[in-house]
Amino acid sequence: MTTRLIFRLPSKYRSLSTHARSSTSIPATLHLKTGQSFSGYSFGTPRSIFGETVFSTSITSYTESMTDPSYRGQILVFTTPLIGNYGVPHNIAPRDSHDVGVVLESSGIQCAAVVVADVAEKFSHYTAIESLHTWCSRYNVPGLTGVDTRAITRLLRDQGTTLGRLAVGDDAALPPPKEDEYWDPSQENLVDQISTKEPYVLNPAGDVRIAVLDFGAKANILRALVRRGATVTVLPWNYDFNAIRNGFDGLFLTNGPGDPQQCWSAAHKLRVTLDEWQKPIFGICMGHQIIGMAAGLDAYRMTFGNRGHNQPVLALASSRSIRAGRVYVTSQNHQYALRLQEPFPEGWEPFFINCNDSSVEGIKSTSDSGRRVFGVQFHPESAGGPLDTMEVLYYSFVLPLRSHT
Ligand SMILES: NC(=O)CC[C@H](N)C(=O)O
Repeated sequence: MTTRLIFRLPSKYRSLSTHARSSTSIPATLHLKTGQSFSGYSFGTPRSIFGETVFSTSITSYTESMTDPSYRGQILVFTTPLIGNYGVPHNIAPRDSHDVGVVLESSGIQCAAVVVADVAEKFSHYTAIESLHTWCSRYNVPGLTGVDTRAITRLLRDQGTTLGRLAVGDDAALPPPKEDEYWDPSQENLVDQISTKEPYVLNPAGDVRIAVLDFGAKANILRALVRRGATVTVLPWNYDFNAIRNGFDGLFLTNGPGDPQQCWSAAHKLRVTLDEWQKPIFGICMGHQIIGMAAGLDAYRMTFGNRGHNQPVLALASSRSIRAGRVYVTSQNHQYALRLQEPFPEGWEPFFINCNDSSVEGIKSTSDSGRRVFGVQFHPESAGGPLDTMEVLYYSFVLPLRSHT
């Protein structure tokens, strides 16, 4: 029988919390499938949900993380203790030629819930229009505050990403769910839920034509391509790109939520593209995993994944803006990775490796393969996160498109 541990912040700390002054002092408890519970207070919508409990070490950019479609189905624990202090901006982008519609990473909150040590009721920023609490309420997203996020993080780091239940209000007093009642988002094709249903075009007047397979694209990926002058055609994740590929100068595969195995059919189609089409291809995160699977690499589930804006990666190969032997600090949000194997499939080489856990952070086609294909596990488009690898998108993808036309 599992012993259920209940963690509660000592009341002297709770009274220091800005949330203690909040009008919402509804009880809430995070139950983990592994038998631990963390009790605090609800903010946002007081509603109970299931999800996969993950932690992010980002110090800032909670608005970008929460609107990143790759967090779909996840209960996001922030290790930074004070979250919400700069509020939430208005999310409709000004209308201009580079408009992808939104300021943040998608039109609304994507994660299932957030857990913060101390939610800031008072916020201050020149772009802020509302508090984290109000924003979560508008999107029907529950939050938990007044808990020791260091303890939750240490647990998740040791036992790995764990299924959870955020029980709010009267539910918080109920016994935790039975093991088989926990919902496991990795069993669902989350990409299919979030990907565009119909193709659409951004910046039709661009000088190069990029097809984007949308696995749950962060808006900043589309912005980064449009701002570099490309016409971007966004396609559903499982679109038959091979049937229309002659109309494009390059193919881009985006980030996306869940287990990449759920999208094996996209990897299968990409294998045909790789065999028959020599134009530049680039993938980020889920897109990188799909490219790796098409190249013959195995994608596996990591213990706790990498989520944060401070992940160091070592370049193993040089490519234009990237120098082999240099370390770049990157933005990341993933649970799965490509397995480093010896030898690498013919025509492919590792591009980057993670300095903390040696996981594969990038792959590229070899210079003698006749292809120009790159995949990176991190987010070079960096919203949020450091700009160290921003130019890899331009120099390794958009610029070669121009020399091909
Ligand atoms: N950000 C992403 O694209 C994440 C990819 C994949 N869902 C993973 O967790 O590994």
